[in-house]
Amino acid sequence: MTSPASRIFCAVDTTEIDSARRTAAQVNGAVGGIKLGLEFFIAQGPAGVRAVIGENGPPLFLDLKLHDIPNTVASGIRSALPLKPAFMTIHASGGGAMMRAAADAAAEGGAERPKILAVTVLTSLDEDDLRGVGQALPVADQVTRLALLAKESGVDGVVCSPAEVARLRAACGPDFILMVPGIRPVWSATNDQKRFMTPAEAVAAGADHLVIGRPITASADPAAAARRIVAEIEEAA
Ligand SMILES: O=c1ccn([C@@H]2O[C@H](COP(=O)(O)O)[C@@H](O)[C@H]2O)c(=O)[nH]1
Repeated sequence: MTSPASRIFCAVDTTEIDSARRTAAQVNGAVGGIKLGLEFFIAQGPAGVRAVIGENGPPLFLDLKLHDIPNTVASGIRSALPLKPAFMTIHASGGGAMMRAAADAAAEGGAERPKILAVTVLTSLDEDDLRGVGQALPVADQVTRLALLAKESGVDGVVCSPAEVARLRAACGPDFILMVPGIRPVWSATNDQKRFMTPAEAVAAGADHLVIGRPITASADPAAAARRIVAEIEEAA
């Protein structure tokens, strides 16, 4: 069975190399990998990613959420292959052809290819937000629709909120990867997340990986916060 700590990617959301390196060092061993996203990549680029992860560093989740025409997204994935990320993201709403192009480009990485995950509906959005952008379906239906399209298009899994995990596990099967942000221990602020659950609830529902940022990184002791989360998952199991 996968250990709770190894399921967690710590979202290191900063523009600064020193800060990212410090956080990555603090949580080393307490989580399974490091997620670097847009703000870090725009500020520091591939060299910054290398400076944080190093040669034999922790698994890297490069969360760039690509969303463009198929050719451009495929080129973006291809450009990131030398960084050997374990996971990369695209937006499922970019459509089937775009997702297929991303999966094909990732396959060029061979045995060390990144797994491609399609973001369904951002965890910061709720029903009202979807209506605001012209999406009439309930959130869970829209997430399921995008996840099924992602699976059909050959990507490895999706990013979804904990609230949709059980439903997607049933709809997409045991091997489809469910990467789950919107994780909030009861002792943590909810911030801008609207569809969230506790770490233990997300794991119980069937999440493969948890993405956890501020509950760990905003803590005075990030390693202790990560260990507390792991203990809560273990106690609930
Ligand atoms: O739907 C999504 C997709 C990605 N994220 C990312 O996860 C982390 C969450 O950080 P917290 O501090 O735990 O809120 C962040 O990097 C987001 O870009 C997401 O939250 N929701």
